[in-house]
Amino acid sequence: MVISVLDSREDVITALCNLVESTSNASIEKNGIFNVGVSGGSLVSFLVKGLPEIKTDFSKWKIFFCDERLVPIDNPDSTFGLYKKQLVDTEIVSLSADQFVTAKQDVTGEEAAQDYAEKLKELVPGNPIPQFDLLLLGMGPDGHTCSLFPGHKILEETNQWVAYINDSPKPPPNRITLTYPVINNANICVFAVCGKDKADVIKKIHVDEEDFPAARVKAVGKVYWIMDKDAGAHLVQ
Ligand SMILES: O=C(O)[C@H](O)[C@@H](O)[C@H](O)[C@H](O)COP(=O)(O)O
Repeated sequence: MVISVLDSREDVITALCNLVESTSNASIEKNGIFNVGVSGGSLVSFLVKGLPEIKTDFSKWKIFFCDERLVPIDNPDSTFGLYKKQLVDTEIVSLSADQFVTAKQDVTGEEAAQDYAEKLKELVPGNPIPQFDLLLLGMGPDGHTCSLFPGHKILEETNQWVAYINDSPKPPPNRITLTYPVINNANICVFAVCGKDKADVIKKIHVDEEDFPAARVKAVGKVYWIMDKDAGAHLVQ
């Protein structure tokens, strides 16, 4: 695990996108493609701000969602909708909407989870569990990541690659999410965390070693925690 506590949100964005650049170029050189999972929340704004600065062949990117809210794409709660509006439609980087892999719309939550799992099986090489080159994660003040919330039964899921929940404590309630079998099979996982509201749970995870959904994230390669000094307040002397 690599923990970086940086001065500012801008420094977090720079460090995050430098890591995205190096990982994407290594994956493209090795496999001719970069399979990356992205999260919602503030990570969207970090990537919208930082991706235009990186040197990579975006045409070789295949972008998946670590979790997605089950709302129409034009709903402001849609993570894909946010990426499409702020990154694709603005053409600030050369990404097309069809490089994003999303779940079927207008189906039940279980069907959306099943559909997305089938797309992972088809598109992401695995052993047999799909192995992402990189997963980009956020963390809530309660220590959740993706749509894996404290105390939820899907934290114990060991078979399904994608789970449906209808009781997310963070609205909206209906979501699908990658589960730990897939998350922890990724080559690299990166958390990007900013803000004072994350400082207490960061301490509980990294100092007190308490169990939280974000703390359960492993990777075949490395897990990086990139945070600003507000979030890392209890880590720096
Ligand atoms: O779609 C979502 O809600 C996210 O995937 C979620 O897991 C997010 O990453 C955390 O809630 C942190 O969000 P913030 O960085 O905005 O606090």
